[in-house]
Amino acid sequence: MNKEISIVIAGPRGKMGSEAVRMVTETPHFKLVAVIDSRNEGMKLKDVADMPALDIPVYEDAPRCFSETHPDVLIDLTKPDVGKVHLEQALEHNVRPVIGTTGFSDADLERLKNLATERELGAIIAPNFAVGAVLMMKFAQMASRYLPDIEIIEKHHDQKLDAPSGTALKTAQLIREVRESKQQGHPDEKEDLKGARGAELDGIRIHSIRLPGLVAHQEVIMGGEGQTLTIKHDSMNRASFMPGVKLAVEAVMNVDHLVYGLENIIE
Ligand SMILES: NC(=O)C1=CN([C@@H]2O[C@H](COP(=O)(O)OP(=O)(O)OC[C@H]3O[C@@H](n4cnc5c(N)ncnc54)[C@H](OP(=O)(O)O)[C@@H]3O)[C@@H](O)[C@H]2O)C=CC1
Ligand SMILES: O=C(O)C1=N[C@H](C(=O)O)C[C@H](O)C1
Repeated sequence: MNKEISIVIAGPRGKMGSEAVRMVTETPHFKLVAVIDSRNEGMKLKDVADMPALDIPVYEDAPRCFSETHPDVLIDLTKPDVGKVHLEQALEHNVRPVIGTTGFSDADLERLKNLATERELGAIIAPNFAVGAVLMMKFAQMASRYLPDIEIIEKHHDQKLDAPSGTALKTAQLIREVRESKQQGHPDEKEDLKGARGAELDGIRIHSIRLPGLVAHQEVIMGGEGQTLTIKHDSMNRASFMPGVKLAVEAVMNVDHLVYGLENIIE
């Protein structure tokens, strides 16, 4: 039998957070003990509009939530500036963070990694919880050895705060691990309109599209002599992320450092 894991969710009214509330309450060995919201302090989840009828306390203050409810795990699905603070506060309170929130810089990741190591506590930051997206990233990394000219197009709904997406950044970082840095395109190319060639990480161009109607989509296009290879993933809804969130909650109980990327726990 699985050991019970007590969980706090930050961002319960959000598109991802509300899906996570559903997943946690439907998983027999998960127990939702509280939520952290940007409003509704002191209320019960059941009294918040559009939330399930649960007698779960709502906190606005993360440290107080952790001190009073002693969860095993925090699932954070908020926004970049909030997610990194919650991660630190969770570690300070001996709570293992599972962070889906994106928009972390390399410097943030380094600092948070050191913090988890110092405290010998498990933490997971996963830019994308969809198993198909993780495979897309790994396949792109494999293919980049053979077709090293690469551009990434990521497409998201128009409410997204960060650009490029965490997934696009992670994809480029995985490729950087195995591919020599290279200048792509014509050495003399120039942008007549600023941004026309997208953002750039280690020579890889990243283009971000934001439109209503989209959820989360990415194409990694690789070009070689007389051929292109496109590796593409689409999330049609937020339920697509939940098996990965569940996996991360279980995995974080068994690690004592920060893991960046779901590929490190599903291989
Ligand atoms: N790793 C993955 O697989 C995925 C990651 N994401 C990431 O998850 C994050 C959330 O995405 P999404 O659900 O679409 O965004 P939403 O805007 O729908 O939800 C974010 C929620 O966080 C709340 N929030 C803001 N500040 C705080 C705070 N201080 N404490 C608690 N809650 C707060 C917001 O409340 P209010 O509206 O009142 O500000 C809102 O309800 C983003 O960073 C996104 O990139 C998204 C999908 C998949
Ligand atoms: O904001 C989103 O929606 C998503 N964010 C993550 C990212 O930045 O990669 C994961 C997924 O793409 C959905």
